[in-house]
Amino acid sequence: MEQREKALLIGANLNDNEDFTNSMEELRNLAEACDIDTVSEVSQNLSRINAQYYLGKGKILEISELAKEIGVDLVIFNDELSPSQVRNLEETVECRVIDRTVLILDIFAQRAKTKEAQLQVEIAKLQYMLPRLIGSAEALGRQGGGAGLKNKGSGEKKLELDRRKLEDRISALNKELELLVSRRQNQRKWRKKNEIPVVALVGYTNAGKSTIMNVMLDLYNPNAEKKVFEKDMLFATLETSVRNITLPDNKNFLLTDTVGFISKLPHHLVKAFRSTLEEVAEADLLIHVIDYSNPNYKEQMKVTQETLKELGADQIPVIYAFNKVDLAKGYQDNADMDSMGRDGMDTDNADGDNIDMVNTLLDLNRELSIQDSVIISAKKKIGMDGLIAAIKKHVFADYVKLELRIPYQNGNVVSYLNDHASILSSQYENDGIWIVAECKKTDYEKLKVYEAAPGL
Ligand SMILES: Nc1nc2c(ncn2[C@@H]2O[C@H](COP(=O)(O)OP(=O)(O)OP(=O)(O)O)[C@@H](O)[C@H]2O)c(=O)[nH]1
Ligand SMILES: [Mg+2]
Repeated sequence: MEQREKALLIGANLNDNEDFTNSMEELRNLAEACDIDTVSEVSQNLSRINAQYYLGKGKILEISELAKEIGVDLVIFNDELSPSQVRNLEETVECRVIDRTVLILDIFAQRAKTKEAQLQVEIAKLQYMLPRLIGSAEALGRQGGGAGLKNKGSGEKKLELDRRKLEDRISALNKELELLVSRRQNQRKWRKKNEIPVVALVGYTNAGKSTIMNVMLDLYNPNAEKKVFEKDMLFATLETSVRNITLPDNKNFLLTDTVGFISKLPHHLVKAFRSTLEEVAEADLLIHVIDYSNPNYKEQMKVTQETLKELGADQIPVIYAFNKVDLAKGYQDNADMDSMGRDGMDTDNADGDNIDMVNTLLDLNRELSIQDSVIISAKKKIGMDGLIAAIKKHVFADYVKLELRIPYQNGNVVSYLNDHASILSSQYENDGIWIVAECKKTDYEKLKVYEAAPGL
């Protein structure tokens, strides 16, 4: 087996930030996801980041000693470092210095499977590197012509060359990406034209978005379409997947699974993934999935809300899905809940055992100033009916109920209805088939010539 690298983690706790411990634990998980072992951690309370050394110089000297003593391969900082900070730190600590952004970029690079995700990650990486070429430039400058010379030193020339090469590569990759993106945009346009509502799963990484997608497929589309990848790790999903969900009453919507968010998500990455995340900004409804068993869930909700804002998706209606309730403190796996879960047939708050949950939900709504929320366990299939009901309330609100009389020779209209509407009843009469159905407004416009009792 390959030997794993050993690292020392460094954090700055700014103004007693209550999220600090969690954020360091997350850094450890990010390192772990890159096959790096954390040997030790050092942090310092500060009121602001030191512009030259991230922490105070004295602390960095201590870190340098410690790094030698325990023999680490690299030192990892919990925030994105400026190019000059990296340079100063590497000189002082005398070992490899990386930051949180590099870890996230590396994980994305490892996990990217589709061409589009790969291009996006590579662009983000190159953009991160571009300003950081300066460090090597100075070293090269020193070697080359030396400082103060009028003519450019060979080092400086080489730097310019390197930089231009990078810039060229970035623009070539961007062109390639645009091509792929325009293909997907066409698909989206088609969907828009067909007015199929789009519901997007969003939320912090590892909250359970992909699991919810798979449960929905299990319930409503058992053999038709491919499942998505779900796993207990950071950034399991890096590409957007869209699946059609057709409910038993024939109403259908598209469900989109997306990349998870994380605190301090590198800006370049958000920018590079903008095209993937456009799907989110164009959704009709968002399901904000929350890992309710994580003690830090409120902070994670905030991060998600901020990221949505950055993506211009903060005006879209949201259903909050508090997931992993089976792991949450105080949850009791009582028999009723379990049986509800197995067949997915739970009804909204139908029995006394649910009263606690309802109260919890009301408390959450009040505390977080939110309205639409559900408590679920995707893994145990608890509360999925409540989630579906909430989705239906939002996306099918403008459905129209109508009664139609369709002459027998218009069989094509009946099959159109079968595909596009939810049929509540049908009766065969002398003058045709009488159908009571619910359909989209756009379909109503097409169908109203057959209306038997207008204004039903
Ligand atoms: N106990 C429990 N585990 C769950 C539940 N929902 C999801 N999980 C687990 O949580 C882990 C992460 O689930 P995913 O669905 O991959 O999470 P995600 O939000 O898609 O994560 P990213 O793709 O990384 O953003 C998996 O191991 C799931 O089995 C739940 O309701 N209860
Ligand atoms: Mg996922």
